[in-house]
Amino acid sequence: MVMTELALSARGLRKTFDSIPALCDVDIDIAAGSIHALLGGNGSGKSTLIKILAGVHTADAGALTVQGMEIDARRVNPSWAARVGLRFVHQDLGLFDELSVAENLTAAQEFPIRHGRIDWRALRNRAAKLIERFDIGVTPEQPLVELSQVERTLVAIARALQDDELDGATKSVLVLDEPTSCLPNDEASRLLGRLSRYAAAGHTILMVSHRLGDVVGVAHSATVLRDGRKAATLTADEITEDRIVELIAGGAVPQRERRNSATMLSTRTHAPLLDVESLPVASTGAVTFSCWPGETVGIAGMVGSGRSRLLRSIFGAQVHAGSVRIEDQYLEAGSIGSAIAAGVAYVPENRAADAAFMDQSIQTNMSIVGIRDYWRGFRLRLSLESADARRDSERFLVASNGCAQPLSALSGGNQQKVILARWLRNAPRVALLDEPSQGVDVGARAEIHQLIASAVADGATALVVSSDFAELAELCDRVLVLRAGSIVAEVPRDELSEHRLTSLAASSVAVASHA
Ligand SMILES: Nc1ncnc2c1ncn2[C@@H]1O[C@H](COP(=O)(O)OP(=O)(O)OP(=O)(O)O)[C@@H](O)[C@H]1O
Repeated sequence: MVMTELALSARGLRKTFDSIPALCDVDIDIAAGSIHALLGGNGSGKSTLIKILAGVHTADAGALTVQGMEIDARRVNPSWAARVGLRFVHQDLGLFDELSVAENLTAAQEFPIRHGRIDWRALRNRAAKLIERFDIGVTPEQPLVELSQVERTLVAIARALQDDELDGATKSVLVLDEPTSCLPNDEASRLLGRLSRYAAAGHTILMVSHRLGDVVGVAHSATVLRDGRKAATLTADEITEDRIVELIAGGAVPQRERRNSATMLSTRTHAPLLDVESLPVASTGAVTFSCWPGETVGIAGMVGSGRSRLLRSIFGAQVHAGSVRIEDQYLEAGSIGSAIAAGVAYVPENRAADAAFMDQSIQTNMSIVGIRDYWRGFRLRLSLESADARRDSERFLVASNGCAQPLSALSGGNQQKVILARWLRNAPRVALLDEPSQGVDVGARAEIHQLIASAVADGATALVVSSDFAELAELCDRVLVLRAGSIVAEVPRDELSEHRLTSLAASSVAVASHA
């Protein structure tokens, strides 16, 4: 029998928070030079496991061996993790937009000094070597803002692995938290191709992902967690989407019935619900379009196309020229109050930073926008507020130990669901949704799609930004393609496909202007 060398092996990892188990006796083995996927529904324990490896959370029990170095899991700390070659790249990448690629690569290190000054030539040479080794396809001088999302991720990976790569002796165990979550599928494939090459060169990769399609065909093995326990370990041939969904969700995920074009066109017998005119969303260009009640309109664009700024501007979170009208009422530019009063709801992309009150309870986070509804005279009707929070926790599949729990005690995906519930529970007229299913598990994604569909069936308009173009093709009645601040195409439902949206959003060739 061939013995595979293990880069990482954990036994009996256990962690409880306030006597509630988050990880129960989890074992995991990862072969050196392989890609291992860590999968599971929201709240299943993935981040807890990774934070134990990083020494951010202290385990209650367990043993860990990384590259032959053994330790009691309760004693792992960040410097031990760094010493044994554990390297972490988080979802927010931690890069500096205003600095060059070379400066970003050096940010965590000491800058080379010559004659008392920064040795820029040495800095550039080192960066050029890393760019070549990691095949990033940029120049050391390029400012980070010019890079695509994949290139940024590769810079973050190269920064994390640079010492091991350049000294050639050590190989790392790279831990990636949802590396493809903001990427359109073709860019995700490009990144995954690179990861396979890094693994073939000897690095070991542990990757958390909710995008199951990304894992299939790339991961050599996978661990699926459910409710803090290991549900299964899968090897290459066993890693199929159906099998993973079965393990995570305990069965098939319901598909939304697609409406046909005839139904969608009938919505246009009404006046438009949302009219956007000459709204600037990037340094060049401006957008003009209308949305009708009862339709879901997608916005497909690459990072930097203006897709998120478009939603922020409509909501009044960004001052703008141009006009936004809901039926016959013009919204005040830069006034969130005016948008909320007109029935606009906004779920931002960066929900943890822009929308979550981490120290407040689930209940407060849900009711904060409509808190006036719970006052009768001078009394806050707490029992009604908590009954509604319980109902919506169930509807939105929030896994928690009661609605009084602070948001900070929930897993990332469950925090997302609370913010979505805050806005979708109040029957908005216009729902602006930036990456609505980012970070949520496969079951919740289907549920969120259903909730959007039912708000739209009640006469709302949903405007959805997603970097997952397959999601747009599945969810939307039509999609506006945004490039460099201008709408360059409008794709009707019958012509929607991930491939078509990708080629339109990425193309540098002029395409017909939308009507
Ligand atoms: N700081 C904390 N305090 C209390 N409970 C916590 C804390 N962090 C996590 N938990 C709980 O531990 C469990 C596992 O959470 P974890 O964040 O590991 O899940 P996850 O699999 O990473 O989920 P997601 O896919 O949503 O990111 C959840 O029940 C969560 O509520």
